[in-house]
Amino acid sequence: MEKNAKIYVAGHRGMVGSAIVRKLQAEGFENLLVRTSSELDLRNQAAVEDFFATEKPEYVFLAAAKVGGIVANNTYRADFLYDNLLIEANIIHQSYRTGVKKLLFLGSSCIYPKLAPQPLKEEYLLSGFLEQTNEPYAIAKITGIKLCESYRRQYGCNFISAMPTNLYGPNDNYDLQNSHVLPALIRKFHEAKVNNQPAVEVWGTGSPRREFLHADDLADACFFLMEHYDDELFVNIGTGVDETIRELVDQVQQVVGYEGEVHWNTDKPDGTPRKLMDVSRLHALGWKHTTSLKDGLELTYQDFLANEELYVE
Ligand SMILES: NC(=O)C1=CN([C@@H]2O[C@H](COP(=O)(O)OP(=O)(O)OC[C@H]3O[C@@H](n4cnc5c(N)ncnc54)[C@H](OP(=O)(O)O)[C@@H]3O)[C@@H](O)[C@H]2O)C=CC1
Ligand SMILES: C[C@H]1O[C@H](OP(=O)(O)OP(=O)(O)OC[C@H]2O[C@@H](n3cnc4c(=O)[nH]c(N)nc43)[C@H](O)[C@@H]2O)[C@@H](O)[C@@H](O)C1=O
Repeated sequence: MEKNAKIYVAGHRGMVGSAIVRKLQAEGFENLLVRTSSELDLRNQAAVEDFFATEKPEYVFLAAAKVGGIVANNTYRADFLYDNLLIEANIIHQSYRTGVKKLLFLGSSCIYPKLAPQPLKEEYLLSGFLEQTNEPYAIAKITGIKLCESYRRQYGCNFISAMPTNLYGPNDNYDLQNSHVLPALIRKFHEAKVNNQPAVEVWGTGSPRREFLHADDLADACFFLMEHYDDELFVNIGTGVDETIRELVDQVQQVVGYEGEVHWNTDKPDGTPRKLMDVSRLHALGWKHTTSLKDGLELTYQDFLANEELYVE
């Protein structure tokens, strides 16, 4: 990307989009194009057509999406499918029509079959049944991959896709019902500590395994792929290391300094038993994460403390 290139970061107020903006600014890119969802609803085909025709971005990072944790995915199934299909289709189609030089689409590790062999290799896509709690979201994300692949094959567009593992970091969603596990645990343990609560409720059995990547590492990987990767096959982005939810609970409890009890609510879903990314392709390309989960948790708790008023309504 040329330093003065016009770069559209879709979803710039979100956790990933804001990390991508920080990364681009740190690299000296200043011609960034951003819109909030109230300024531009990406589900609106005519509005997206008008925006691309008027602004003519040269590069696009597609980090806008309807996103949430296991309960949000399972509850708002129609919204996760409808919103994500429209956002992807509108941006990818208008990027083709207006001659965008390169686009990066972000999927998710939930695109893989629920019981796929571990670690998850890119070629396992569409080799089995999906996890039920997030099937609509996963179908939308798989469609995004196929849109990039198809516009590349039919029209020669340089559209690439990356599949991040579970993410965390600044500007995460801390809503207790709709967030992902890591921000939920930070908030629950912090509030329990401050309010001297004797116990905290966490969900499921604690046995599922998850892999966690800091959003700044993800943004760095996205920038790396934009600069160095032009192939059709999507690329996994992760650390290649996972742990049980029970282990994560212990770690967050320690970082926050909460000494009460933990109660497991097994009426809540566990979701996929394991989704560890095979990151050998990404490593072979020359990129590796730098933030350990231990350091990332400390950083994220400090960020939560500094921005609690913003994060918690
Ligand atoms: N969080 C995670 O653990 C993971 C995330 N990903 C992927 O990374 C990407 C970004 O996720 P993340 O940053 O966590 O999500 P966030 O919820 O933090 O941010 C999503 C952003 O998308 C924008 N958006 C949502 N709907 C619309 C709409 N209809 N029109 C315009 N903008 C819209 C929002 O804009 P506004 O703020 O202006 O309303 C918001 O800032 C997504 O594609 C997600 O699937 C992949 C794997 C894991
Ligand atoms: C990124 C990824 O994120 C989602 O998949 P998920 O990884 O299953 O999501 P999660 O982070 O919400 O939960 C992980 C595990 O943690 C357990 N858990 C314990 N206690 C809490 C808790 O308090 N909140 C939450 N949310 N989970 C909890 C929970 O029961 C589960 O076993 C999908 O959106 C999917 O589409 C996707 O792409």
